[in-house]
Amino acid sequence: MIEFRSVTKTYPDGTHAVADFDLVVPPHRTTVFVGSSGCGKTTLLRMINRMVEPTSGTIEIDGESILDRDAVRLRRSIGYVLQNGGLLPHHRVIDNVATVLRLDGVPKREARDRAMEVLDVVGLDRALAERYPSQLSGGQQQRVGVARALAADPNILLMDEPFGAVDPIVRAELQTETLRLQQELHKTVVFVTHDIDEAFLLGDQVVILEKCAQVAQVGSPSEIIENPASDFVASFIGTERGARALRTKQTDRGTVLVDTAGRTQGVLVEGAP
Ligand SMILES: Nc1ncnc2c1ncn2[C@@H]1O[C@H](COP(=O)(O)OP(=O)(O)OP(=O)(O)O)[C@@H](O)[C@H]1O
Repeated sequence: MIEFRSVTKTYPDGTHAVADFDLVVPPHRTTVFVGSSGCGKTTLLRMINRMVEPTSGTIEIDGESILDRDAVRLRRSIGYVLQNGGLLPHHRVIDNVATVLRLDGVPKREARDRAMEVLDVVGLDRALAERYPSQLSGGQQQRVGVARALAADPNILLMDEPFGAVDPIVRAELQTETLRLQQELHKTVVFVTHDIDEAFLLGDQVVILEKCAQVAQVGSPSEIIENPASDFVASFIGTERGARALRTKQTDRGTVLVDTAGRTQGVLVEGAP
């Protein structure tokens, strides 16, 4: 469990990025921070692994303040996936993945063997292991980024807009892959996005943020869609625009669900579990 208590962050130039933020991030679940550009999502994420230090307040992991932990060790014990993969361009795929293990003192041979296994986990062909990042597609690079973050088998995985730079089809593939991985691995995932659909797809807990990381609403996707806490939330998630409004329509074959533009979105299955 990760717990933020009255956390604030003011950068040295006086920018208030986070004001008085409280949140419990439950273990083995995916929590998504979603909000507009500049609302403080990345700052929140980076405070968890001490890439950014809070100005005040505390962050605890399993009841222990992260300030009592060695910053470098803490950072290495937490997986971190960046938007552009953040891979080392002059290192082969396999060495990019094995780096964290080598830093942890795992012998080279063993680190490479384990890195190969992680490539399997994220669905990357082992044949790509000897390539350099520039010889991979954007989607493959992102998978290597995820593999690298998972290599040391961390309990916590931080993902900062990891699929922001890939095209919509690859993005959908990577989202599905993330759901599959999470069903298998049960990590505590904290995921940042500005895409509400991605947040609802991946999040067990979704945190909608306004400026200075003010929490507009926290809840499961269904709680938020069924009961938006404010006009801001309703507008952000699209209920106001009717983007999530569906109505039923009778056809010869049964009942279908139709969106506001009249497009059929699905078939209503009576009595399904
Ligand atoms: N190192 C820094 N120095 C000064 N201000 C910063 C620094 N990093 C971020 N900020 C500012 O803090 C605020 C929050 O930034 P942050 O990157 O956390 O937001 P974000 O929600 O992740 O944005 P985006 O979606 O655009 O990545 C913004 O106003 C930003 O300009």
